[in-house]
Amino acid sequence: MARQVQVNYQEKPCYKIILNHSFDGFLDALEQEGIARDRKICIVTDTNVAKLYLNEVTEICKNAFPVVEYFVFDAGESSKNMATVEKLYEYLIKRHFDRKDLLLALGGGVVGDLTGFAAATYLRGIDFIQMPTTLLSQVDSSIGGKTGVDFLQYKNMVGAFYMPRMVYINIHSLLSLPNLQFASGMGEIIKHGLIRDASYYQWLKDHQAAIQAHDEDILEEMVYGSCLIKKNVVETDPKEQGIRAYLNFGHTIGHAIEKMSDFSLYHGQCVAIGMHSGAYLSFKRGHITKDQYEDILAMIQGFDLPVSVSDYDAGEILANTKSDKKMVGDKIKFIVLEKIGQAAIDMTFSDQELLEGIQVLLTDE
Ligand SMILES: NC(=O)c1ccc[n+]([C@@H]2O[C@H](COP(=O)([O-])OP(=O)(O)OC[C@H]3O[C@@H](n4cnc5c(N)ncnc54)[C@H](O)[C@@H]3O)[C@@H](O)[C@H]2O)c1
Ligand SMILES: O=C(O)C(=O)C[C@@H](O)[C@H](O)[C@H](O)COP(=O)(O)O
Ligand SMILES: [Zn+2]
Repeated sequence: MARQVQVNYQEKPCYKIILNHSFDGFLDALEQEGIARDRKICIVTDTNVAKLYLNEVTEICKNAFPVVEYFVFDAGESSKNMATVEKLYEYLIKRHFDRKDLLLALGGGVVGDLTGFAAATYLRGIDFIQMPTTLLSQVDSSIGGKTGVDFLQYKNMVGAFYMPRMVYINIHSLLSLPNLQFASGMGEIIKHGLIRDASYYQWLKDHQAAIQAHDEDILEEMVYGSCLIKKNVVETDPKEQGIRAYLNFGHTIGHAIEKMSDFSLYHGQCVAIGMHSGAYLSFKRGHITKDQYEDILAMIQGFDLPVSVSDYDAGEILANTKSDKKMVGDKIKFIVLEKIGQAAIDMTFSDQELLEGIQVLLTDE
């Protein structure tokens, strides 16, 4: 096995992130972690991932578990809702899954968030394992136990903090990702550098060509680096009472745009657009220089991510931002950069300032 990262929860060892280059080491990883196999397992995945990896993972599981079931739902953010969760509950009930059985989330952040939420709530909680297959899910969504679904078009409105038993990463699965999905993951990765680790941010810059050529060793190095940053943040503040909110850099406005695009823009793309506003407002507040602001824009664009939107109204973006769940009274909990590698929470932005931060995103095309 290539690398492992221990993640603590409330100061106690909780689960490991195991990095590998195939699905083959999964059974050894179960053994190593003492995860019982004398129980039913249900692989939860989406239609795209099912075509690519469901057979292989099912065959591996059949070598260990007495019963292997699978539940497949339509790929995409529009499935991340209670209707899909209800279908999964029904599927599990019909197959007599009980509290000692296990769910395996095989897929991207949508599969992981939804399966984790179902695991947290089915029979008041059953075990689940994250097997993330997108770049975004390997570095961000599978770690830290934020599970949930969208509700009435509000992002992640219903959910639970619920920890997986293990995160098993197959770096090789990144090679089948469409380019735009790879870029989407880079949005969260650039975020990790910006909010927490300037040297990691610099490393990304220095290795851009190898990352974009999908060199597997470099991808492993990058995923490992991002996992360490996310682990550090969620261990320090597991339930977002303080610094975990830094992980929301770019998300305050990003979530509004994601919703307004009717999910035609991917999560990481919207985070990239939101980070543009965040970087601009950090510059306007005098935290970072104009050169640094422009450097961040170039970095985002260099990894094939957007920094602007067309056909949107600034007032509407602000209204949607303010209807997100991260409001404290009438103030937005906005994340700024104090410098590259250090974020801060700022609740002093006026609507006028926020509108200025949104205006820089709008193009006429
Ligand atoms: N819980 C958290 O902490 C957290 C963090 C970040 C994002 N999120 C959530 O994660 C979601 C986004 O996750 P995502 O970007 O992984 O999206 P996703 O799960 O929709 O996956 C993106 C697309 O890639 C396909 N896919 C997955 N793996 C593939 C592979 N190896 N090869 C080819 N295609 C593959 C999927 O079928 C899907 O079409 C959003 O809902 C976001 O809100 C949650
Ligand atoms: O783990 C976290 O905490 C994050 O905020 C990570 C984000 O990248 C992620 O998009 C998360 O789902 C956002 O959560 P939300 O509670 O702000 O909706
Ligand atoms: Zn995110």
